[in-house]
Amino acid sequence: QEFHLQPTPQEYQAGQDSVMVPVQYSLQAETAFRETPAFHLLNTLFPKGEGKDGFPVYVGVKGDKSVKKYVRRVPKQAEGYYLGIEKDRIVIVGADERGAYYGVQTLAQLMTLGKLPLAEVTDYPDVPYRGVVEGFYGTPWSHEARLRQLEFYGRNKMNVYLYGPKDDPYHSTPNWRKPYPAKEASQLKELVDKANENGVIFYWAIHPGQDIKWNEEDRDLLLKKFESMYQLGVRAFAVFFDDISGEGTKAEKQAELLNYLDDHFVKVKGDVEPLVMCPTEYNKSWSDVKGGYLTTLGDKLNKGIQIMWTGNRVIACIDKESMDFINPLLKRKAYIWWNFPVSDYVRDHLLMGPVYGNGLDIKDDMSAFVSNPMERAEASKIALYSVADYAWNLEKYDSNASWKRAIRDLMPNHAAYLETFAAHNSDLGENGHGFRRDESVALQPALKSLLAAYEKNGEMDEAAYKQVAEECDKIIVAADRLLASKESRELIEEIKPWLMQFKLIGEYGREVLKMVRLQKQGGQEFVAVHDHAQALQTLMYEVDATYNQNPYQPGVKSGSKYLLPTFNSLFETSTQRYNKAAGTTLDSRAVYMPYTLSSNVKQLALLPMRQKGKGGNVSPSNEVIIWQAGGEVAVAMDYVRTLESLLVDLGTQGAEKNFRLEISADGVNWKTVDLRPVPGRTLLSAEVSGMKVLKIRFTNVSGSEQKVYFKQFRFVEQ
Ligand SMILES: CCCC(=O)N[C@H]1/C(=N/OC(=O)Nc2ccccc2)O[C@H](CO)[C@@H](O)[C@@H]1O
Repeated sequence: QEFHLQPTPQEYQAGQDSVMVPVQYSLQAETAFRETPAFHLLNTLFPKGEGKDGFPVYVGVKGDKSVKKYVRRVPKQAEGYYLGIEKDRIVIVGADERGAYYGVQTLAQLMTLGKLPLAEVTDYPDVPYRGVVEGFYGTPWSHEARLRQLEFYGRNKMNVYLYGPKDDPYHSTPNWRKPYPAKEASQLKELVDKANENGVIFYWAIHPGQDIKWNEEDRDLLLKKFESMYQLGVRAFAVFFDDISGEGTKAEKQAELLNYLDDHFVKVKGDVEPLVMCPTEYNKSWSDVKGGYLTTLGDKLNKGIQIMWTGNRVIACIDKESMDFINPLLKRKAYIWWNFPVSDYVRDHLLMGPVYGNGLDIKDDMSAFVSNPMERAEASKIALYSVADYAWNLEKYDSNASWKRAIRDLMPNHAAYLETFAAHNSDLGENGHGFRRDESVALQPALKSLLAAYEKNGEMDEAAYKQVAEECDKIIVAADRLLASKESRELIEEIKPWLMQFKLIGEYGREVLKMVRLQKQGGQEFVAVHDHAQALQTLMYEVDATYNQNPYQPGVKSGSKYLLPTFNSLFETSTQRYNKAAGTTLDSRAVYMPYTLSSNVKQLALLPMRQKGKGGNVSPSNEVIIWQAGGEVAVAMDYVRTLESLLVDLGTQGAEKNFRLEISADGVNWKTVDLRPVPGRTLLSAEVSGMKVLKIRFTNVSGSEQKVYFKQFRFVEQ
């Protein structure tokens, strides 16, 4: 595929000619240049390093004598550079030091071509600050993952990394006042050094708002913490006031604190970047303009202080209208915190799709565009690559082309397989923020027409059938090749459960397509294929119930927007039609459900049984249940399982006197389990940990009708 510089440069002119890639270079630069990250990178590019007979490389920044001749070619924008490759020399001139570093990064990419095109690159970033805020809930990135991220940012010309993991106790309440322990401190120092080597500004963020007192003591403690971070080499600071309540949310107080830090720390030090702050009202849907929070910040915060903004909602794409709303209120260009590909609110999904939906006409409206990524660092790189591409050159940004390049950059030797995987693992599923992404884009038309033709009038859209069948084969191969890959093991380990699920979906799809074919022919073989498809449903359920069992959105979802739902519909319809024709009673439930509810209490009999994580719950009812004497509700397992816990809530005190809970490991012998009321609540907890269970039974043994609520009936397996 044709060569493309990353991020897409503002101007790139290359002739037909080229020169051999020099094996040695001779440096023409001011001596001070040798202390810069640009030099250290340059020095790694030539196999034989530096030598007086090497290929001349003129490099420096505007004002350096060594590059005086080229100064007119250098863009005026900060971090801009001119890179010229001529027959007998290479010239790199930065508008500033980071610009020179970026010129060397571009040279590094050109040198991978095998020969150097005679070219001129005149380049600069559209958005001043571009990068990543590690600001998600969940497991913070590991030290090694962060080191790899910083190298990635350097290569992609991202100049900002904000350290702000919500679950780091020294970043947030309760220990924001305390200095880091020795180990963490030395790791942070290593990160700062790594960031500097890669031209990345390392911001250390503090999240004090939940318990900060607006007094001198806390203000000085915060200053002291900043000082201790400064001693570790941190030269850029942020204060986050998001997701808090109470005293800490006051705009005047927040502004006063930030201005104090600006005047007594940033301005005093002289070598610290402008402060960044995250407001409590950080998106339009949560803001109350008349309340004056935002205008207070806009009016009172020292001009140089940056103010973060996520757009119209917590999770939202950024467009011109969003910027026209916020900038006048803040009286400065908002510092965009883009909540993608963060997935801490949809933890069972991976967001591997293209970065799209942000305006291409807002390059002059933002002071920054930083991405809040997934807790899976390597998997986030697909989106981060394109965020870098977008923020550097908005007008030339092409989301799909960038997505393909991002995948090739991440796994050069398995790009086709990773692209197959990423294409079907991009949507978030239903979520509280209502933010959705496209998925299975290339296959959608075939999935839709195959389903429509078959469901409506039992027709077979042969072309669609063929395309879907081929995709199933590609899915199975892609999953195997990625699972077995020697390349990018850190990435594979992060996404392994999803790769396992993805393969099962490919196999399931293959069997379901056979079922559709056989149902139309009416062959007996339908039964065997149906049973194989059901076995795969069971395996998919097991993966979903075994891996990634976090307390929020447990499990492993893949192809959840179109691929799996289509296969499930085809499974159900073909089975129902086969049963009708053959008079059989094959189970046509597609979504594997290991638990079956039954009850002789009318209002409970039809309540849906949900599998959630490694357990099940009966969907609550919010009406009053008339529970006849002796009435019971039962749950049957598909096979003997081991219980961890069981909770029942009938919304009435003393229910444990009128109802009896029993467990059976064989469906014949029953054992009563005592129900313990949770103090102060109507919730009843059963001591079932470690008990083998095939069936659960819950009966009204009071001898009379009971009126109760059915608020919760949930059990968790070990
Ligand atoms: C300037 C953005 C601040 C932000 O996005 N904060 C968190 C954030 N906050 O969003 C919320 O919806 N927070 C919230 C909602 C209800 C009650 C309390 C907090 O969303 C992200 C995605 O889940 C998290 O990763 C962030 O840490």
